[in-house]
Amino acid sequence: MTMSSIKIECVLRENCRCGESPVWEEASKSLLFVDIPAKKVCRWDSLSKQVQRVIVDAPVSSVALRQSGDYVATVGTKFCALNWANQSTLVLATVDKDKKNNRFNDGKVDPAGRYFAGTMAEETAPAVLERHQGSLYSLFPNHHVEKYFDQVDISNGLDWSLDHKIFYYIDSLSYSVDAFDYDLQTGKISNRRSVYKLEKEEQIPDGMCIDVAGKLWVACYNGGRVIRLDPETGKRLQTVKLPVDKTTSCCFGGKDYSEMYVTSARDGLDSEDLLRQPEAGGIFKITGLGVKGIPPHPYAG
Ligand SMILES: O=C(O)[C@H](O)[C@@H](O)[C@H](O)[C@H](O)CO
Ligand SMILES: [Zn+2]
Repeated sequence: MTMSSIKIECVLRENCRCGESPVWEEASKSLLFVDIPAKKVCRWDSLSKQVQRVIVDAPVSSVALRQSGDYVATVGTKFCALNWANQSTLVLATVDKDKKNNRFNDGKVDPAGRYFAGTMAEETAPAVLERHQGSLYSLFPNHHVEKYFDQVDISNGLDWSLDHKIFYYIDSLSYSVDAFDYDLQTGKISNRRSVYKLEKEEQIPDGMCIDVAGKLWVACYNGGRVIRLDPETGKRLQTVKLPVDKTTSCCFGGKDYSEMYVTSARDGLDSEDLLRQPEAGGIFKITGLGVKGIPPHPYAG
């Protein structure tokens, strides 16, 4: 038996309406994340505990590091460069031009520096939206946009296997974690299959990340938990419950990527729910998991 002393702490009560896209930036020992409907990108300094916030002009659904410094983000239906010091964005590419009610949702950079992100119809309430309106895209380092497939409901969590040969992907309303064969050289995906179907109490699969053992961590929206999955056996290995129901995404960070950070949401909770979970919309840190993560890949363009 290994010693396990899991500790969960709300490190920042940000009251996010929909916190998402946690990303550890080692250079600044900070956690970046977004609050989608608040149109806000935040950077929480883990040493000073101070937060900096940049407001953009449309819902911002993901943020990522950039090789040349600064960040990239998905804003509305645009892939943008984000200049932190100037608090300004520059459009790199636009998608879904024929779908005025769409916006980007979750995004992450692949091991070759391509920025993957999918879209969805804007929600009228959490998980209430016109279905099959989304698509999955990636922004190549030369700013070319590749479209992979359409008919997506809520494009969400994504990550790559440690050998870069598999792309993992979640369309939330399929209640499934899927895998594709991945060609890192070309950025092409093929052979979609399901590696895990969520159980009823696990609710809606949302953001996801991989650990150094190649296992997947999935934040369960409305499930108040993150679950650890073995994509090879299709089995759930672990459940870690959090003190808020709307857990939205997770990433590893901190010393040697040994801590897990989890974002959460307040939207969709009524006043009674909020009394029972006052930290809803906060950022949580989980320590003592006994497994580490891997550094995020920066966008190469
Ligand atoms: O953050 C996201 O991925 C979506 O934008 C959110 O709105 C919720 O997670 C979704 O409603 C859950 O299904
Ligand atoms: Zn999400």
